[in-house]
Amino acid sequence: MSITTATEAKISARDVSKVYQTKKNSFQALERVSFDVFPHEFVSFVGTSGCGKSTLLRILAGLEEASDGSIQISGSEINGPGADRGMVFQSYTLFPWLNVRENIEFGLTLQNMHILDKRKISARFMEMVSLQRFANSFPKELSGGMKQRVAIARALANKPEVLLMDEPFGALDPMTKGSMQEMLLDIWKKEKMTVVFITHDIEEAIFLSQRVYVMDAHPGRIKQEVIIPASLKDEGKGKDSQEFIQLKKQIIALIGNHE
Ligand SMILES: Nc1ncnc2c1ncn2[C@@H]1O[C@H](COP(=O)(O)OP(=O)(O)OP(=O)(O)O)[C@@H](O)[C@H]1O
Repeated sequence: MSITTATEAKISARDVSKVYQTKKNSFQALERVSFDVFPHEFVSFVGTSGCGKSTLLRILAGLEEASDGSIQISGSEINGPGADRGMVFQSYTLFPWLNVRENIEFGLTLQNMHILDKRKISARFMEMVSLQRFANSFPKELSGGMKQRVAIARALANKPEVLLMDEPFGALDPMTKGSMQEMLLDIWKKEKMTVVFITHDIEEAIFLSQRVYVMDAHPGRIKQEVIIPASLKDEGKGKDSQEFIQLKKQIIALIGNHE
């Protein structure tokens, strides 16, 4: 590992392995996974079910410990969850007893932030995810897409340097999913956070990311890094462009036609 790379990268993973111990067996979920994510990058991990994507993200979040290897964020070894990382999961994890504004302000309330400052931040993020009119609504009154918009706003309100997203749009219908992807890209361009995104939707990974890591299963490891050319994001070039379709085919072939 070059020292220069480790200090420049926002996230630097080296030879990360994870073995789950069950009563009778041990199961190797990740084997010597190494990668870097640079500041303000949008990087996705794709692969078949069970290749260890969620395990990797949970390790990055500090919710799970690696069995071996090292993961540094901004040059410091991960030691549990931290305010430098925000998370958005597939399942809606809003607090049902709090309204939209209170959900978004949750982390700020824990920091004892002054109410006027909290209101300013929540107003900004509610606007960013177009939920101003729903400030006083409760999660049960919202659609799936709206709940995920609250979850994204809540994660961003804490100003994390790294946003970790585990299939955040996996449960949404295709139309909602498409508009959420556009919204996330707009936010990413404005906020410039580093994003690590897990999905098994290859189209989604290509559309959103600058780089895609294709994973292999049993044990989970990185098979190949695919760089998404910036030209693919040019105005007017969508998911139907030849370039996009070619890349999609390339990634499907790498995964091994399991998708
Ligand atoms: N707590 C655990 N104990 C034992 N095995 C586990 C545990 N968590 C995950 N695994 C196993 O580790 C492997 C990787 O799981 P993981 O959830 O990370 O995969 P994934 O790529 O995110 O899958 P999916 O796309 O289906 O969510 C799977 O085979 C799973 O059964």
